[in-house]
Amino acid sequence: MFAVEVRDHVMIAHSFKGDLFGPAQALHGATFVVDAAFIAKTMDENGVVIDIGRAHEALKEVLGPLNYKNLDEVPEFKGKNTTTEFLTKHIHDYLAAAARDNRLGRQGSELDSIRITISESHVARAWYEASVT
Ligand SMILES: Nc1nc2c(c(=O)[nH]1)N=C([C@H](O)[C@H](O)COP(=O)(O)OP(=O)(O)OP(=O)(O)O)CN2
Repeated sequence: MFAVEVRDHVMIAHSFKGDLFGPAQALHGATFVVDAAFIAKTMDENGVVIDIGRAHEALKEVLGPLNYKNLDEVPEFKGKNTTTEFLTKHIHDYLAAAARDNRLGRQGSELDSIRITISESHVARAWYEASVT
């Protein structure tokens, strides 16, 4: 498999419901480093998996509406714990839809999968990988 990975970051605040989360039940902030890997069995006729510029733009598009937000107040996330895992899937679903709509400079059907990795601190990260279709 070939892969191209682009990176951005997002600054958010949120709180969690559930005793599991201990002190993180209170409102707290985080800066998440987000890596989006576009994975394909083949390169295209230009010798690329995907155009890095378009991939980076798409990542910025999905992170933009979350930046500097309290995720507890984002209507789409109402009633959800916006954990690192949850956010990996949110970002994946947006980028997979963009790929299916051929907005990333390559037919979505030519990509195998997209993997989103979020590093939530220097000690922990989570990822979600799934096909584009
Ligand atoms: N599986 C997950 N576990 C936790 C997440 C998460 O997104 N996925 N998030 C948090 C908190 O948001 C925060 O990142 C860490 O909070 P904290 O209470 O400091 O977390 P720890 O469990 O790592 O550490 P302790 O200090 O030992 O409680 C928490 N968990």
